[in-house]
Amino acid sequence: MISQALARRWPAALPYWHLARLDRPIGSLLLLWPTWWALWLAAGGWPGLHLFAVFTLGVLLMRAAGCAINDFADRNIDGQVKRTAARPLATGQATAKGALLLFGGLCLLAFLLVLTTNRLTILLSLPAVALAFCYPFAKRYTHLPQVVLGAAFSMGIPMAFAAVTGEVPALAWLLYTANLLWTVAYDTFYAMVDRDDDLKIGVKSTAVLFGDMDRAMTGSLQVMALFALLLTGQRFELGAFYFLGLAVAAGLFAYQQWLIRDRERDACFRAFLNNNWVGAAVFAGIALHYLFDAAK
Ligand SMILES: CC(C)=CCC/C(C)=C/CC/C(C)=C/CC/C(C)=C/CC/C(C)=C/CC/C(C)=C/CC/C(C)=C/CC/C(C)=C/COP(=O)(O)OP(=O)(O)O
Ligand SMILES: O=C(O)c1ccc(O)cc1
Repeated sequence: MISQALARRWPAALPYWHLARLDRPIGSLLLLWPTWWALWLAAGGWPGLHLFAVFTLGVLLMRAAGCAINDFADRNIDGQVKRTAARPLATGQATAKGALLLFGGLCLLAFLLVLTTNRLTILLSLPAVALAFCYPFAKRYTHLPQVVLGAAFSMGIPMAFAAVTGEVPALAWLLYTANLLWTVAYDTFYAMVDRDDDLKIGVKSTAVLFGDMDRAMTGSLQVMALFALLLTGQRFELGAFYFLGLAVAAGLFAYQQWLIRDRERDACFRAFLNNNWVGAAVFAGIALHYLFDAAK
């Protein structure tokens, strides 16, 4: 809908809208859920309108920035892969300079948001922006770009604790670890879709590294993520709603393993997308706990 309005009123902006992948919200959702988990855990419930708005907008801006720099880094290879051949930088509808300006502009806006919080949160935004910048280049040098993505996608967690409480407790790093493990699992599903193309063009990923151990490895990562989330719940003294949320997440993980059983492209992509519900289930568990259980 917004794409159509842009196409009519401001056609020159449309390639940049697509470059920021604002038409595909899945990445924003996958970044949003753990950031909200952390905001609620740090605040013991609703974190207040100011921090809620800063972190929600920050997620949208930073995911868009991450997409712009990702496509900038891949501008000479996206054209060789069917799935990405129509991307605005691969077709020439957007320029490399435009992509860099978009990345810089979005980061600047995100930085203005973070300036309304406190010193520690502002300091943590530095490694966050560095990770967002490095991630797309990592796939040239290491088979573990998914770990870099996991580290970037988990930065909302220490930042949320810092913004709410002024410090980052050890438990925030436990949640960070849980989220990193989960991210590596679902981004491996995402990379399994492209594995054959990536092998041809020399792009590295955990899907390539794990090879036919992919199902065992993603399954183990999911079990470890669940275990870290269990520990987190225990340490935060969360109640039945939270553990019910984790049970739903475990069921969804089992369903994802079933989906990828034949390593079929579409099914791997569906398994990746299904993780939105994992994030939502854990968030529902946390939010319901503070709404009902903790109030008792
Ligand atoms: C001009 C300039 C740069 C100045 C700014 C300097 C500066 C310090 C800026 C700080 C900006 C920041 C981080 C502000 C924080 C704002 C707030 C409050 C944010 C909320 C907290 C939060 C969620 C923080 C984390 C932000 C981060 C690090 C997000 C990561 C984004 C990211 C890496 C996205 C990548 C997504 C993509 C494209 C994945 C797909 O990749 P790939 O598998 O290769 O895909 P494909 O094959 O499809 O190409
Ligand atoms: O932002 C995205 O589109 C995205 C995020 C995480 C992934 O694992 C893959 C893609």
